[in-house]
Order: sequence, then structure tokens, then C-alpha cells
Amino acid sequence: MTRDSRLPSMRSMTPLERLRHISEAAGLSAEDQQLLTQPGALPLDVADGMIENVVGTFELPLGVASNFLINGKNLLVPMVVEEPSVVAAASFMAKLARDSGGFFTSSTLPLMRAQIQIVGMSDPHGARQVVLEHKAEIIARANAKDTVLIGMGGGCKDVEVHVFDSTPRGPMVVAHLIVDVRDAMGANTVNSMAEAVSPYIEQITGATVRLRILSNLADLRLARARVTLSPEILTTAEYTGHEVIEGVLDAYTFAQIDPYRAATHNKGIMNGIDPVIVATGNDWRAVEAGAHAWAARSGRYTSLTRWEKNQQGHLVGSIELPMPVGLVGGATKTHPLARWALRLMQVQSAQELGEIAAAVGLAQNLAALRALSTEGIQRGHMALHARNIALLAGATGGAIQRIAALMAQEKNVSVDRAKALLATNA
Ligand SMILES: CC(C)(COP(=O)([O-])OP(=O)([O-])OC[C@H]1O[C@@H](n2cnc3c(N)ncnc32)[C@H](O)[C@@H]1OP(=O)([O-])[O-])[C@@H](O)C(=O)NCCC(=O)NCCSC(=O)C[C@@](C)(O)CC(=O)[O-]
Ligand SMILES: NC(=O)C1=CN([C@@H]2O[C@H](COP(=O)(O)OP(=O)(O)OC[C@H]3O[C@@H](n4cnc5c(N)ncnc54)[C@H](O)[C@@H]3O)[C@@H](O)[C@H]2O)C=CC1
Repeated sequence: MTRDSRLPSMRSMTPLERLRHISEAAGLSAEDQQLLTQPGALPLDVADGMIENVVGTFELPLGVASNFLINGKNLLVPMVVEEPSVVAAASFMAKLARDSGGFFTSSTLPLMRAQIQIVGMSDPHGARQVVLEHKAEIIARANAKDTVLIGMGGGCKDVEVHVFDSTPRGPMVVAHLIVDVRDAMGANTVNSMAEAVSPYIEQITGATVRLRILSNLADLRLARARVTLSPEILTTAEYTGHEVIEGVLDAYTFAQIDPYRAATHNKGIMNGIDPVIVATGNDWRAVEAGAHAWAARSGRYTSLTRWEKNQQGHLVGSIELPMPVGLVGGATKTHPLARWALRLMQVQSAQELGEIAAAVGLAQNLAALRALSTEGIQRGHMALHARNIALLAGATGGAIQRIAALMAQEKNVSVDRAKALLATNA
């Protein structure tokens, strides 16, 4: 998309107006617009084919974060999430970031690990070497399982073997197939390969294979994003840019040193990442599991992002984390709105999708740290959460926005207050 994704006052539009605007900006077709307005965008028969015992479909809001400039490309980012202020916060930080060049991203090749657990030997180091001696044959057998993937330049590339000398069950050897899964998330792909090579591994080692399953610690499949913001850009009515930067650095250090804080800090990052993962039909449990295992890889759970100050005194944020996402496989192909989301972003590869998700996570983290280290989270968040509270108190139609605005203005966002305002016909 080359058009500027800063749409005129999206917040004051109706959902239909927003849809028209983003469709025009992203060049979406009339069918793509209809997909979002027709009832039951996920047909029941498609849903029935996706999981078991289907009785219906469950809807969540689909918002679009604006202002993202990633590697020089304007982008509208679809986000499926139930929490207020997440889409606003991402859009806000993207707006600040674009004035200093936006986000810059990169990623590794899409390499996943499949683990093959080997037990029942007394010479684990010998067994390891036997597996490694037969690496070429193991790779050939794994690749014979997926000619489609091989045709695309992917496939099993390497074999690693990890030894656990002493476990409560005796020595254990774990072989890893390192598989380039191209544009798939790759779980089924690598699981099939692991199952296919296991009889051969039993044959060459004389031991027993138990589990054959991918690792969700996708540490060879990393997405990265980086942003730089000047003090001028970060200046608010109440705080200088330098104060904001010092506040963000203190907030980051807190997450770096204290796992209690790191868990919340990383939740804020996943506030940005998960909605993109869900919108594109990807497996958010896999991304969550990988992110948190990665955050604990040093033995101590810590921040997924880093915040620094460069020599010019500008704030530099960066993130690097596992990003096992796909454009094929799972629900990415079957859910019509997942296809829509991919068309909106015009992503060409799973790597690109992962990089976008990382950039949104970084933006979301900055929004939270900026708010927390200055005015606090409640003003911005509660003003938007007020609509939920108004709904909870029974407001309908125009009263939802009216009551929410009054509560936000009074800085008293509560169900009691919403009920009182409703009763007085405010
Ligand atoms: C909420 C804001 C953005 C308000 O911030 P503000 O200063 O009131 O915003 P503004 O009215 O000046 O608007 C600035 C821009 O924000 C966006 N924006 C603003 N409002 C809207 C809206 N209604 N609809 C759509 N977009 C909106 C929009 O891009 C807008 O630009 P414009 O369109 O005017 O050119 C800010 O206070 C903020 O970023 N707060 C942080 C919110 C947050 O992090 N929420 C996540 C939930 S809390 C949580 O779960 C995580 C946490 C906090 O625990 C993580 C942690 O501890 O680290
Ligand atoms: N622990 C976990 O995370 C687990 C996750 N899963 C689930 O596995 C599913 C994802 O598995 P996948 O292997 O991705 O799906 P999949 O098996 O449906 O699709 C992948 C296959 O598509 C073919 N393909 C066609 N075009 C391709 C392209 N451009 N790039 C790569 N492959 C292409 C290849 O043959 C490839 O093996 C998700 O639904 C996930 O929830 C399953 C088991 C465990």
C-alpha cells in the first residue's frame, strides 16, 4: 500500500465509514468490503470443518490500527481484540513513530524445530553421535514427506542432538529436526517429518523413540523491530520529551530486573501482537508460548523489548522474539476474514507478517510505558473502557457514548456512576 494510512479522524467515523475509508486506502475490492458487512462472515459449514462439536461462531471486534510506517511502507494493521484502548494506543505510537521514520524490521529464515525424544539407552553420547553420523539419511527421509515444501525451497536442513545425561528416567537424547517451513506456521509439517524419521532413528540407535513434536520455543525463527523517537516527538503538554524518555527507561529497567513486572510488561507487548495473530487466523497460543519461553531463556524471566538512549538523546526501542506465523495452513486459509486481513496488509511472506506483529508489539509496549511512567494508565485507558462500563450498566444506542464521555470527563468511570447517569437520563 503506498497511500498514507493516516486516515482522517477514524475515531469519529461509524464502522461503515471506516470500512469504506480503509478499503479505499488499501485498494480492497467490493467483495472484500461486503465480507465485513454480511452476517456470518465465517460460514457455519466452514466453522464446522475447522474444529469439533461446532454449535456456532463467536465474534470479537476487528479494529484497524492506523499510522504504521514499516520499512518505509504505509500499513493498516488489522487487530482482533476484546480490550479497549489497545488499537488506539498502537495507532498513537505509530503516529509518533512515523514522524521519525517509522519502524524498521528484519527476521531470520522461517526455521522450526521438531523434537524427537529417544530413551532407553545407557550410552547417550554414543547415541548422539550415531544420529549425527546418519544426518544425511535422516534429512532425506524427512524431506521425502513433504515434496510441496521442498518445491518451495523449504524442508529439513539440519539435525541437532541434545543429551540429557541424567534424568529421573535415566539418560535421554533429544534429536531436533531443523526445518525451513517457508510460509507455513509449520507445526503439522514438522510433526509429520519427526514421525516419519523415528523408526529409522530407533533402527540406528537401538533405543526407543517416545515424543515426536515441534518445539514452541521457536528460537531459530525470530522477528525483529526497531524504532527511534526524538525528545521533541515525545513531548506532551505536561512532560518534556526528556522526562518521558527517562520515565520509559526507568519503566524498562523495572521489567528487566523484576519478573513480577516483566510479566505485565510483556502482557502489554502481547496486547499488540496477539490481535494481529488472531486477525490473520494464526495460532496465538504458539506465539504466546514461544514469546514467554524466549523471555525466560537466560534462566530469569525478563523483558521482551529493550529501550535505550542513543548519543543524540533519542529513545531507541527494539524487540526480537520467536514468531511462528504462517500464510498457509491452519485457519489462515480457511477463515475468510483471515484472508481479508492478509489482503489488507498486502503481506507477501510469513516472515513479513511476523515482522509486522513485532512492530505492533513494540508500539504497544511504548504506549503502555509512556502512559505508565507519566500520567498513569487510567486516564487514556479508562476513557475508552468507559464505553464498556456504560454498556454494562445497561446503556444502549447513543447513550453509550454520552454516558462514557460524561464519566471520563468526571474521571469517575464506574458502573454505579453509569447507572446513576442513566437514571437521570444524562
Ligand atoms: C489511549 C491513548 C492512546 C489516549 O491518548 P490521548 O493522548 O488521549 O490521545 P489523543 O486523543 O491525543 O489521540 C492521539 C492518537 O491516539 C489515537 N487514538 C486516541 N484515541 C482514539 C480512539 N478513541 N480511537 C482511535 N484512535 C485513537 C489516534 O491515533 C490519535 O491520533 P489522531 O487520530 O487524533 O490523529 C493513550 O492514553 C495510550 O496510549 N495509553 C496506553 C493504553 C494502553 O496501553 N492500553 C492497553 C491496555 S492496559 C494493559 O493491558 C497493559 C499494561 C498497561 O498493563 C502493560 C504494562 O503494564 O506495561
Ligand atoms: N504445539 C503447536 O503449536 C501445535 C500446533 N498445531 C497446529 O498446526 C497448524 C499449523 O500447521 P502447518 O504445518 O503450518 O499447517 P498445514 O500442515 O496445514 O500446512 C503446511 C503445509 O502446506 C504446504 N504448503 C503449501 N504452500 C506452502 C508455502 N507457501 N509455504 C509452506 N508450506 C506450504 C506444505 O506442504 C506444508 O507442509 C496450526 O493450526 C497449529 O495450531 C498442531 C500441533 C501442535
